[in-house]
Amino acid sequence: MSATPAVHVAVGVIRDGDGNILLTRRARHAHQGGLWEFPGGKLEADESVAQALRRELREEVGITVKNAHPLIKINHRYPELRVLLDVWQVTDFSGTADAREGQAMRWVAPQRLSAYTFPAANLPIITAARLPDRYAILEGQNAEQVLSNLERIVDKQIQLLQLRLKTLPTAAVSAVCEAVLEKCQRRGIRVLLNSDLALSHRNADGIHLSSRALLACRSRPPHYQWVAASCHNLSELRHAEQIGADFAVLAPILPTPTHPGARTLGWEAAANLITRVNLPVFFLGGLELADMDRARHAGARGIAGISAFLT
Ligand SMILES: Nc1nc2c([nH]c(=O)n2[C@H]2C[C@H](O)[C@@H](COP(=O)(O)OP(=O)(O)OP(=O)(O)O)O2)c(=O)[nH]1
Ligand SMILES: [Mg+2]
Repeated sequence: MSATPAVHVAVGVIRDGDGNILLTRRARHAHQGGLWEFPGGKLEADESVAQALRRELREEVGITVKNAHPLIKINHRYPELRVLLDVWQVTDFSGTADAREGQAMRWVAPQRLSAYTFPAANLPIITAARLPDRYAILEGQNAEQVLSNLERIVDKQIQLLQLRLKTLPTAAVSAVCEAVLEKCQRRGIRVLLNSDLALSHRNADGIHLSSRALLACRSRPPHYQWVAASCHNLSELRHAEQIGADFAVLAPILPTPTHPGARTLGWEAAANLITRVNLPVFFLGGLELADMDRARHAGARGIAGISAFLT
């Protein structure tokens, strides 16, 4: 089989101070012409992704990157071409964005991205751009503890939360769930209910599938705005991708006191697994907020945690 190497492309998800994202429209005659895109372009010989990103964003939209970090990598095969999209999030830049190549250009709110038509490879990029870099898992031994943990999470500006409640007595689950959902709704925090809770999705923003529930799904569970899944290996990650889950949590990365002696993936194996799927993935297990940069450079969208956001 001929293995033409993929075209390596540096792509920028550029955010302004209000969190809006810069889109440009590809020239009509270009590959994927006429579709909206995140600005960027092909790496030149001996260029790093960060260097190519800096050059392309100057050439195409006239900005100078001051701060950027990896967001997601996409391996996509178009009928005529294979691409590796190395997508970085640009969180700070100087200059004013200006369509240097005469292309259409717009700043768009993340929740409005789905109104634009992008190349087929872009769907997971859009999902990644709509996700924060922290995914908190809410647990507790009793109702008071769950609610006080929620207070601490709210203080940390968390915007995405999984209600797991594995350690809560079953009789308390329904009332705690109502209280958490009510509070999160008021704060604009998105809540995904763990599938083991077997609660209706009323008022929740989505479902978080346990790995067992994931493997039992042949297709994406309907009616949920967000579908996430717990994964521990490549076949679970691939299954999550195949059913069209929005994102996955990969665990355990490092040892944790809650699972002594459990087999861990380690940074390197976790980073390798992520390269095999086009899916935003959060790392879970033994990580702290201080590990964020390392997790992003290993390809993760961010960090998930139970205790990581409580201290
Ligand atoms: N920049 C960008 N390219 C994308 C996106 N999605 C997607 O599939 N692609 C594909 C289309 C192209 O095959 C390739 C990017 O090439 P490009 O046309 O931007 O490259 P370039 O800026 O270096 O342009 P040129 O010098 O070849 O004219 O990646 C996206 O969101 N942004
Ligand atoms: Mg380009």
